Amino acid sequence: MADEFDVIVIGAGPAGENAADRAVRGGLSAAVVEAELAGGECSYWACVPSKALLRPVELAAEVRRAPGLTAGPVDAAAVLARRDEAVSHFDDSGQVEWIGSVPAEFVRGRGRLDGPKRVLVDLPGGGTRTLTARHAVVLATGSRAVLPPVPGLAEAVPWTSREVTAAKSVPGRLAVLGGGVVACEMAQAMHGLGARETTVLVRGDRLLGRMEPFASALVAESFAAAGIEVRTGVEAVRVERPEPGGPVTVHLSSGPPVEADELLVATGRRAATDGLGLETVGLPGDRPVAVDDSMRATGVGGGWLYAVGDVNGRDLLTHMGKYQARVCGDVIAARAGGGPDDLPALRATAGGYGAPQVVFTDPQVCSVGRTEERARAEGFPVRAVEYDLGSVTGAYLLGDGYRGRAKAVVDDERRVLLGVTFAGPGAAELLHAATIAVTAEVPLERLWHAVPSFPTVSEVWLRLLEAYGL
Ligand SMILES: Cc1cc2nc3c(=O)[nH]c(=O)nc-3n(C[C@H](O)[C@H](O)[C@H](O)COP(=O)(O)OP(=O)(O)OC[C@H]3O[C@@H](n4cnc5c(N)ncnc54)[C@H](O)[C@@H]3O)c2cc1C
Ligand SMILES: NC(=O)c1ccc[n+]([C@@H]2O[C@H](COP(=O)([O-])OP(=O)(O)OC[C@H]3O[C@@H](n4cnc5c(N)ncnc54)[C@H](O)[C@@H]3O)[C@@H](O)[C@H]2O)c1
Repeated sequence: MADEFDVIVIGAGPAGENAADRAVRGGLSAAVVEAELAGGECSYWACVPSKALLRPVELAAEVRRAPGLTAGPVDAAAVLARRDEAVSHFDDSGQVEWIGSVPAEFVRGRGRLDGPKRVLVDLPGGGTRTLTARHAVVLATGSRAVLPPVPGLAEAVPWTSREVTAAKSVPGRLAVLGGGVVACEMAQAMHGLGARETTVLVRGDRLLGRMEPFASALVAESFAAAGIEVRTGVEAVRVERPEPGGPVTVHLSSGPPVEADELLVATGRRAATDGLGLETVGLPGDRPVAVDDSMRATGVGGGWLYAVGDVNGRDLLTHMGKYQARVCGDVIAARAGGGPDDLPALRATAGGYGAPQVVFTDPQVCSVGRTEERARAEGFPVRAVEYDLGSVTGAYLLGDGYRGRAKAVVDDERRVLLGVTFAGPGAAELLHAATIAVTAEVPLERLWHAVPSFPTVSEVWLRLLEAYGL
C-alpha cells in the first residue's frame, strides 16, 4: 500500500508529536510513525518516571528541614506504584488518541528512509508500508543510552536509564557509573527509596561537570550528608557479574573495587540513527543528524529532510526538542505555502547561548545561558557575581539549614546577563525569570525595576544586582 502525506514524522516522542501538530496547524497533512510507544522516551523511561521517583524523596528532605515535622521512611512500593501510573502502565492509547485528534495519521512500526521523501515502515505484524512525503520528512527518533567499552560491562547486563526508571524494586546496593544528570538524579532517587549503599563513580573531578563548579559542590555536599558515596577521578576498567542478576563488581583505575546488587550506567547518549536509512539520502549513519536553525538537515539535496529533538544532538532536553519541533513544523508549512520562511519565529536560536535546564536533585540545580567558564572562553568581557541563597529571607524561611547559591554572569560592557545558575532546594521555579532575562537581554538597569516580592527566594535577584553594584 502506498500513502502520500505532506509531512511524515518518524518518531512520536515529544519532538515528533509537536512537529506534526505544528505542520497540521499550518494546513498540512501528516503521518507519525512510531516503533515503540507514542510519547517517546520522555513519557515512559526518562523525564516522567524519573521525576515521579524523585518527588517524594525531595519532599521528605523538605520535611526534614521543617521544624515540627517528621518525615517517616519513604514507602518505596507506593512510589513505584505512582510511577507506574505516571507512565500510564506503558499504555500509549492516550497519546495515540491525541495524535489522531491533531489530526495526524498514527502508523505503528519502525520507519526508515528509502531515498528522497520515501519512508518504509516495517509493521509490527510483518510486512512493510511505503509512505511518501509531498513536502518533508522529519526525523525525531531520539537517542539511546551508551554503554562504554569496558571489559565485562555489556556481559553484566547493567541497568541504563530505561531499567532504573522502570525498576520494579530498589536494590540494596547500587553502583552508578557516570557523574552527569541521569547519574545524579537516579542515584538520589534510588538512595532515597532504599538503596542504602549507593556509590557514584565519576571519571572527572566533580559531579555535573557542565554546570558551575559551586553547583557541583553543593550537590556533592548534599550527597555526602545523605550517605551517598561519590568517588571522583576513577575509571571503570573491568566489570564482573558471575551470576546473571547476581552481585556485580566494578574494578576501578584506582582504589578498591565496588560490589553492588545493581549497576546503573549513565555515561551519556547517542542519536538513534541505527537502521534509519540515512545512507540512502547521502548522510552518515553513525552520528547526530546535523541541522541548520530551521531544523533542516544539512547536506541533503532538495531541502526536504528535517531533524528535531535528541537525534540532531543539539540539546538533549524535552523542552528544547519541542521548541525545535514548533519551529520545524511552522517552517515546513511556511515553505510549503510559499510564504516567507525566514521570520525570527522560524529559527530555533534559543539553544545557541545555553539552553535552560533543571537538574532535579536536592538541591535542585538550574541554569540558563553560559557558565562563567564558557562565557570567558567565548571572549565576552565577563564579570560574575554570586550570592548565598541561604541568606535570602525567603529561602531561610523554607527550612532549617537551607543551603544554596546563585550566580549571574554579566557582559560587563553591554550590562546584560549572559548566564544565571541557581542551586538550592526549590530553585527550579526561579529559572524561568532568568531565562527571560537572558533571552531578552534585559539591561541590568531595567532589571533593577523588576522588584521581587518579600519574602520570596526571588529576592536573590535584588541581591545579585546589588552585588554587581546597582
Ligand atoms: C532518565 C532521563 C531523564 C530525563 N529527564 C529529563 C527532564 O527532566 N527534562 C528534560 O527536559 N529532559 C529530560 N531528559 C531528556 C529527554 O528525555 C529527551 O531530551 C527527550 O525524550 C527527547 O525527545 P525526542 O522526541 O527527541 O526523543 P524520544 O523521547 O527519545 O522519542 C523518540 C521516539 O522515536 C521512536 N523511534 C526511534 N526510532 C524509530 C524508528 N526508526 N521508527 C519509528 N519510531 C522510532 C522511539 O521509539 C521514541 O518513541 C531525560 C532523559 C533521561 C534518559
Ligand atoms: N533533568 C534533566 O533535564 C535531565 C535529566 C536526565 C537526563 N537529561 C538529559 O539526558 C542527557 C543524557 O544524560 P546523561 O547523564 O546520560 O549524560 P551526561 O552527558 O549528562 O553525563 C554523562 C556522564 O558520564 C561521564 N562519562 C562518559 N563516558 C564515560 C565513561 N566511559 N566512563 C565513565 N564516565 C563516563 C561523563 O563524564 C558525564 O559525567 C543529558 O544531555 C541530559 O541533558 C536531562
